[in-house]
Amino acid sequence: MQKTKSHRFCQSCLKTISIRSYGDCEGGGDKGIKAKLAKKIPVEREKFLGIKCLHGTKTIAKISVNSVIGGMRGLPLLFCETSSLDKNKGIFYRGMLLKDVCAKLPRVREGSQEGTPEGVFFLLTTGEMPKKEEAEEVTKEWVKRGNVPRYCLRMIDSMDKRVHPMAQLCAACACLNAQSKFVEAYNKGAKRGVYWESIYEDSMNLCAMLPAVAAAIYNNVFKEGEGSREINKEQDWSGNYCHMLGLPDEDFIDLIRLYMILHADHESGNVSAHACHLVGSALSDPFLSFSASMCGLAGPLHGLANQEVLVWLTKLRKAIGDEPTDDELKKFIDDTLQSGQVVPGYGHAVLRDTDPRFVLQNEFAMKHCKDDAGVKLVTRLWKIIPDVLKKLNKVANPYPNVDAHSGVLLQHYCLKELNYYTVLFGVSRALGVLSQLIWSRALGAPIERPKSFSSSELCKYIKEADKKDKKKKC
Ligand SMILES: CC(=O)SCCNC(=O)CCNC(=O)[C@H](O)C(C)(C)COP(=O)(O)OP(=O)(O)OC[C@H]1O[C@@H](n2cnc3c(N)ncnc32)[C@H](O)[C@@H]1OP(=O)(O)O
Ligand SMILES: O=C([O-])CC(=O)C(=O)O
Repeated sequence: MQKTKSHRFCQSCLKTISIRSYGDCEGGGDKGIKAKLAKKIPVEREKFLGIKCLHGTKTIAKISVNSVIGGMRGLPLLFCETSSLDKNKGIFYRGMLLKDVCAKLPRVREGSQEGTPEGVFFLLTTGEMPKKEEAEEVTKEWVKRGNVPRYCLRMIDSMDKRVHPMAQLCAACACLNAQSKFVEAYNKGAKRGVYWESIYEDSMNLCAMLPAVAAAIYNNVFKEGEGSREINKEQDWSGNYCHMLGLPDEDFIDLIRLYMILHADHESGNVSAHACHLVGSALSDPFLSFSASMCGLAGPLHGLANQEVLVWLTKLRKAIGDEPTDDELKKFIDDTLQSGQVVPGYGHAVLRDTDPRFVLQNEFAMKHCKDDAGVKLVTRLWKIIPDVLKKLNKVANPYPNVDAHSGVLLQHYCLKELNYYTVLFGVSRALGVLSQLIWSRALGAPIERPKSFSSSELCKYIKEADKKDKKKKC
């Protein structure tokens, strides 16, 4: 492989490309994804190395002082194969608008109006929309791999109920690393070129086990430890999760399918995805990397905002009732802002319009429960809050994000416990961040380690820049 049509590689890249990358893709019943990955990875790896080798020193953006002290917002710094966010159109999974993903995913379950999250995992990892049998194959594989080891369940059972469900999820996922195939392979001296294979195995196992882990947390904290932990092979991933939560209503299962599809991936710069990538870049296994991701998702400016929205709506309804006037709503919003709080569920670091994930949830609500008081309120607020936020003259995006809607739908179907909501988000987010992790190892992404500096060092950079500007003007 001395050269391709467009690339001529240096010796070091050639050596990396030539490392064996086809794994043992037979057996295990999951030929679909793994075999596809084994074919795609060498091609993508060659492309990736070609970019690095031939264009690595080219500049694509300038770094401003604001970027350094402002959370790097807007800086094109990260790589992400699985999805890409357009500030107006929202998220694209593998180049496909989310709305189209929802429409095109195969309907696997009889009577279901939604595709399956298993299908989304296939799409995100392989880059191809699955055929019905391919999506079904992932479901079967996850049913097979879904039983949680006893030691992990014992640890969950030992948790004090006061430990937030998200903290429990982080702990449970971290302790699953005793199962890691990647750790085993690494300790046996596996070569970098094959890391992705065991990362893939761990990711499949973790996805498969998450419903039982998440349901055990729910049942322990809210249902005195009742509820099943058995995976039923007649159910899909979402069906099993809902049955274990004790909420087997078919419409609710469809809502959860949709929820899991919508929350799965949002490119790689958001806190949960970036945390997973960062920790994974040190070659921590997928269980630890995902646990770190969940620690990030648990923050109120990120995933926990869906809990915050419900807290806020509950206060609102208590203060001004279920059918307040527009003026009462505006005053309540103003009071929130006056007290120094943000309006949860509104605004976004990248999006500049209503989040399509909000719209898709609202469409589900209009089909299934348009008369629900919470749904009506959220739909009305969508028309009122943006104008109030615009008046602040500082909010970059005054429109609702994904978190503004999910809670009222969950309430409608009797999943009432607000501080559990981010766990649902986390189960879904696994699909995206673990797909990303497989690709990070497949492409040999290096350890992440940006340079940092103190404020006095930053001032030196600023002086240098000022000097250069003066010279230019002269
Ligand atoms: C799945 C997700 O993670 S989606 C996001 C979930 N989070 C929320 O819904 C929490 C509410 N929203 C927010 O706090 C913010 O909009 C964020 C964190 C999502 C984005 O933050 P940023 O990129 O800094 O937003 P932006 O550039 O618009 O911030 C500018 C100012 O507007 C304020 N602002 C932004 N959104 C809001 C809001 N919803 N309510 C009130 N003020 C807001 C910011 O606090 C900031 O104020 P400051 O200059 O006094 O510090
Ligand atoms: O993209 C972001 O920063 C936050 C978000 O909406 C997500 O992670 O789903």
